[in-house]
Amino acid sequence: MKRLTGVERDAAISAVPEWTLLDEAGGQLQREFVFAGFGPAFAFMTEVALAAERADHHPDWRNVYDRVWVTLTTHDAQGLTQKDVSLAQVMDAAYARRASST
Ligand SMILES: C[C@H](O)[C@H](O)[C@H]1CNC2=NC(N)=NC(=O)C2=N1
Repeated sequence: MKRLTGVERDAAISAVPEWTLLDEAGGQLQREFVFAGFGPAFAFMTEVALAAERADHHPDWRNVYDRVWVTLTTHDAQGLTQKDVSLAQVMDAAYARRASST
């Protein structure tokens, strides 16, 4: 898959305004998610893990209690691809479902 750059990248990430774009490593998306506690945080990670496996595209993430920090980039492309943006959208949707249900 081709690395996103320039206007193509800017257009793609406009779909995930909650995420921060870092230029390191050819482009990374980062976001911090905060939950009501460890259980909801881990439930979120479990749901996303299954989606990541289906997509064969996996996050770099860290969890401490009620927080999950996520970095998305595509190792095979040494940068940001549509796969990262798509996984970010999956995470945003999973988070929105939980945030609305708390
Ligand atoms: C062999 C396997 O398909 C590849 O390693 C996939 C798996 N998941 C992946 N996840 C991410 N974030 N980047 C990749 O390049 C990638 N490649």
